[in-house]
Amino acid sequence: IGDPMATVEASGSDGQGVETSVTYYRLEEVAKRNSPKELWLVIHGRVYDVTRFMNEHPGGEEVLMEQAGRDATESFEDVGHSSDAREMLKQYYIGDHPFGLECSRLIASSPPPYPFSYWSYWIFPILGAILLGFLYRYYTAAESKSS
Ligand code: HEM
Repeated sequence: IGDPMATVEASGSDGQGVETSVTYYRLEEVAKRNSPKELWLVIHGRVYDVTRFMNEHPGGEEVLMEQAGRDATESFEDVGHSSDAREMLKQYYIGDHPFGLECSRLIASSPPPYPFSYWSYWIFPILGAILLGFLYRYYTAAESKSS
């Protein structure tokens, strides 16, 4: 009681615990599995070991070899795979890519950063220049009056 580890264990048994057993693979680790002996792909931030599946793939093993050890999300989606194909993915799932899914979610949910930085980039130098122009006119006018 009061031990923080107990809280972690308790939350692990409420159904969300499944998430804690996910294995994360870096893209470099996936990249090593790019041969017919061992063929891994990343699709939507998830890592798949498709070695067994290679010669069963209806689209041919060549296309899988082309994407071997890489993020194949784009090519997988370009083909317009059926929901059956998406179901099949589950059998080959071995883990997640830490920056795959989460990163694309983050990028999708954050507002585009450039409009603000674009304006702040220009507005202060421009305001500064206008202010300097007025100051210059004010002082030169004051000087010519006094002389
Ligand atoms: C583990 C990942 C994959 C699975 C489970 C899978 C599964 C399938 C299945 C079941 C089909 C038959 C058509 C359908 O049901 O949609 C198919 C076709 C096809 N797949 Fe995949 N696929 C995978 C990855 C890829 C990748 C990475 C490519 C990359 C280009 C690809 C290219 C194709 C092509 C070109 C076809 C033929 C489409 C057609 O004949 O109309 N697949 N795949």
